[in-house]
Amino acid sequence: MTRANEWSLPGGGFSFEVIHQATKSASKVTVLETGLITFEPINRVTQHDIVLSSAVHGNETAPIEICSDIIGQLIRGELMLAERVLFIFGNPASMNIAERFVEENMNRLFSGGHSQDQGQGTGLINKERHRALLLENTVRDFFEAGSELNTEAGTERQRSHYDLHTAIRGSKCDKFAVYPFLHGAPRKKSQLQFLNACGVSTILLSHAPTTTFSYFSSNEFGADAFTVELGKVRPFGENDMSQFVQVRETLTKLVSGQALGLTPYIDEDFNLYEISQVINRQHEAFSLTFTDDVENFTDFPKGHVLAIDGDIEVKTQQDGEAIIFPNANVAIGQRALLTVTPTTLA
Ligand SMILES: O=C(O)CCC(=O)N[C@@H](CCC(=O)O)C(=O)O
Ligand SMILES: [Zn+2]
Repeated sequence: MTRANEWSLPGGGFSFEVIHQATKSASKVTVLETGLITFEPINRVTQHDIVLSSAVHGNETAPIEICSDIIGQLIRGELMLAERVLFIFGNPASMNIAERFVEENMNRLFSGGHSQDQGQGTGLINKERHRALLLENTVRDFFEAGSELNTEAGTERQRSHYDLHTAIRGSKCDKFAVYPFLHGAPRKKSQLQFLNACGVSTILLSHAPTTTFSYFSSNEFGADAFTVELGKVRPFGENDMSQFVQVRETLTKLVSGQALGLTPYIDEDFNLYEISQVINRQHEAFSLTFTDDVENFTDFPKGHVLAIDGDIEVKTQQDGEAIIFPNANVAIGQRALLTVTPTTLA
């Protein structure tokens, strides 16, 4: 690692330069806060502002390992930096206790959710609410600073945000992405090709605004943003990282400007689903009708009872509706499961 011109920032962060070993090109690394790190090429034109976030849920460790690996290569000067990148480790306090969150699920607190009482009881500001606001401001600053920069003539600056997660239970398709609601704008096949190169070919199309981090970046900054689910929650040391080689290599190529080698878009390469029902828990007495080993993407016939919420039976509304993210242990008012049905791109 090469460190030069180290200097402190008024907010308590610090910056330093790293030199890429092979090309001798310099980049500025800025640690804005715990878990918030930007990498910016010095004296080179960039065209893409990339946000890579992990640990919005602190016990989802495989994405943390993938991002740490890329950061390590950049800091040691082994990997060329071609674009501006903001790495976010979302919830360090929950990483430290190896839990999904400390007080409240942070991925329900974006787009202003941090400032509303969403049925969490007191409505007081807790760790996750502070952090969600900080993450919003950090992403805003990062994208806005990018738009001040020159790009190559004739090219439009791009914004991306891949918010990396792992699912709580096993999945029939163990890597999949949620494509946030675009308010009628067309879904981008080029983004699906990129996800496919990451080994993610199952995509859920959302049809409504949410308070997730990926919807925030998509809706507020026009970023190509996705929640990307990579396997199942496991403690550090228990991830089979060979399952994530494609995503690690593709993200590495993205930040270093290497050819991505995307294959042409063909429908057959993808399993596309649309989100059919968003089922929020309404009562203290809430239970799912299936066990924890029933995997995401398991489908049921029309009229099958999925959950009992108070005295309400929550049922599938059509044949082949499949369950995603079922979790009976959520706060009242929050999402207890999604259902999806197969679809195609319009
Ligand atoms: O497996 C689960 O139950 C949850 C995994 C997870 O954290 N998923 C995200 C999805 C966000 C989205 O819908 O875009 C979440 O629940 O926050
Ligand atoms: Zn998660």
